[in-house]
Amino acid sequence: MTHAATAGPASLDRRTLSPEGLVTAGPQPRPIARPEQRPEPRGAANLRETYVPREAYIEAAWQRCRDLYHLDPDHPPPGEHIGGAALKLLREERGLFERVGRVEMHRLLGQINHQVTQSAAAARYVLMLADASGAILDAFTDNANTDSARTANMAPGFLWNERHAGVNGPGTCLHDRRARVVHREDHYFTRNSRMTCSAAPIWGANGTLLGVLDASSLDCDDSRAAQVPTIALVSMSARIIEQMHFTHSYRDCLILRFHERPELVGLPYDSLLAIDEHGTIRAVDSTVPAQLGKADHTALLGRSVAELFDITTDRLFEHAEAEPFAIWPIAHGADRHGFASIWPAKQARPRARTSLPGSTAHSSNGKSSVAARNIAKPHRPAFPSLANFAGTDPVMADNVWRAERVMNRDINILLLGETGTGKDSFARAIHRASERHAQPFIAMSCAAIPEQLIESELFGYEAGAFTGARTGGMRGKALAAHGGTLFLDEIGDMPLSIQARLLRLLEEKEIVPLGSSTPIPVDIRVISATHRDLEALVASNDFRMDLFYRLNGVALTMPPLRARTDRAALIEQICREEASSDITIAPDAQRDLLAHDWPGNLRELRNTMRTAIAFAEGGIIERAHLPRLHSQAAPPPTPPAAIAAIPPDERAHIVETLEQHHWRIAASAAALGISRNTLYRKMHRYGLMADGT
Ligand SMILES: Nc1ncnc2c1ncn2[C@@H]1O[C@H](COP(=O)(O)OP(=O)(O)OP(=O)(O)O)[C@@H](O)[C@H]1O
Repeated sequence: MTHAATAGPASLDRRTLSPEGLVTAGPQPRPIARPEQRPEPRGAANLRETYVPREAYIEAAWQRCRDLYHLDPDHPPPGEHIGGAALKLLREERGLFERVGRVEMHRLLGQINHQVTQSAAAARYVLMLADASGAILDAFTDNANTDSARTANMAPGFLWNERHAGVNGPGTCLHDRRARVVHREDHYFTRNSRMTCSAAPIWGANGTLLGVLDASSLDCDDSRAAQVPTIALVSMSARIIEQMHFTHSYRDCLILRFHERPELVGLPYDSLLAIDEHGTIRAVDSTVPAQLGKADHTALLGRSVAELFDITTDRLFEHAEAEPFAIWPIAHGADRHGFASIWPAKQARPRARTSLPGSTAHSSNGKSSVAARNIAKPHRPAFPSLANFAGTDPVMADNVWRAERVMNRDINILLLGETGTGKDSFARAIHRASERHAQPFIAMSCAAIPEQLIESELFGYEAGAFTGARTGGMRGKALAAHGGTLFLDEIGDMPLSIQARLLRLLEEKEIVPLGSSTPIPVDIRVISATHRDLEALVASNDFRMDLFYRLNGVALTMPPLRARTDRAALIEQICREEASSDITIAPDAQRDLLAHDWPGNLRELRNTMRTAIAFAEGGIIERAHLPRLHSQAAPPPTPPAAIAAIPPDERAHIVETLEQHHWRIAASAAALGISRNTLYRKMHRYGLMADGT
């Protein structure tokens, strides 16, 4: 691995940026020269090699549309739709691709919208995921833009290849197999000449082109150069989809990840190989051939990993068993040094829930779970599986997979997600599944406790430490969690004044109770959770960056209920849990349940089902038993990382509810339809805490 052969976050060397077009390496042969043959500074060769003048690829695309497809710029044919049945089939076939793509698209739309609101000429973007033929599998935009997107044929089933849609982002990107910006008049059809598209190809394992990810604005006044941040975001998301698709597809193999720089192993910049139980390479991702100086994947498949790297197969398996995820040096050939880590094969799971349909691993590599069991057989304790908790949603399955791999290591877990997405429940499930399950799980909500008390609650105090302290002192939560897990909920509300002490606890594994000078060693795992945007809090100096990095050993984002693909199964499960006898959901009620936005997520779903079951007669939940779902338009989703705007009369409403329930927090929160933590937060905000904080 030579220097220029690898990528870093700043330069994204594999995807060289220019307003004229961003070029991804893909599986095209880009042999790596040895240093002595390549004297140019890092990046120079890449730039020369990949710089394509705008006119060249747009001109070439125009020529194809004119001479090959005989299209007339002013008389576009009607949009070509593949038909509902064909779309259904296509989505089933491309199941995994579409599901991982959808997850990433939700994230990307948020990012792009955020970026756009900062720009002078705010434009609405539509995100499209298409397969390799240009058929749209998914299209997302904000509600206000849905109709215009639909009118422009930016909807599932429409074909956006050049043959049907002329020169355009997804079509030209698929033809060129490179990331492309197609800006305004670059488009072939006159009707698209105010549109701008930024599209990046998505590569599957072993040189397969899975499809394309595109962000388009229908009405763009910005310059072509202004599209650079958008194409960078799209390309990064395309790479994230590639990696998710690869690790899901080869879940039964070991995944070897490598990069020249240790800090980039495990991030979207590294390269991935899938290795079976014999140490044979079964699959490589699009970046690997270039990294290893090969023309393409065929020179690598079926070879032993020991032939390519300075590591024996036995040693590799030792790494997988003894220190998965650890990063260690590795060399390929005499002068290519880098770093690698092994992600173990996923366990064969007892239920179909985590075997994602559409995964190519089981059908294409012909190996699957036998190999996985052999690889993954080492000493795992028979603790309850987290998978029981996860459901079949791919993001949740991925969260479980990651959590399982770090829960017994000295790595802190940070759970992110909107209110009610199950962060608290997931933290408890991780503890129950971990080696610490017989030790205490101690939870503390940083939002629920007045600032002055957090310190003593967490660290405890000596007898007589301050006025009002209990005689005999108090053991803090950190010490109470000794040997087990400390769950810090609403960590974003942790006062700055206490963050340094918490950092010390995490770094030195000891606490000094208030009023004492003697440190006490503690052995705890910390899981923290927040619905807030911690990075934004760091940026505004409300949260210490060093603490953020300490807590964020691995961050798992709990998907909102509206984005979960297993909503129907969750509805059934919660219904079963809440009902004392058999219960059925009528089809129109089921439709309402599936269509609802669920701003309160799982909590709201559980409350809704509980109420509906109470109303349901004859064991059938009818539409009329779900009045809140269809009598009012679904409220807009809560922004994931911020507290939603608070209506001006909310304080009065909260006070009134608290009064009605004699200031009992649980009852008031239930009446308001929010969590206790959320209620505490709001009480803080409105100055309603008992001590006036
Ligand atoms: N996997 C699950 N299946 C079914 N119900 C769940 C699941 N996870 C959580 N819930 C339910 O959802 C509700 C909210 O869960 P939880 O308190 O864990 O969410 P949270 O994200 O911590 O919320 P907050 O941020 O408001 O504190 C709980 O009543 C719990 O029963």
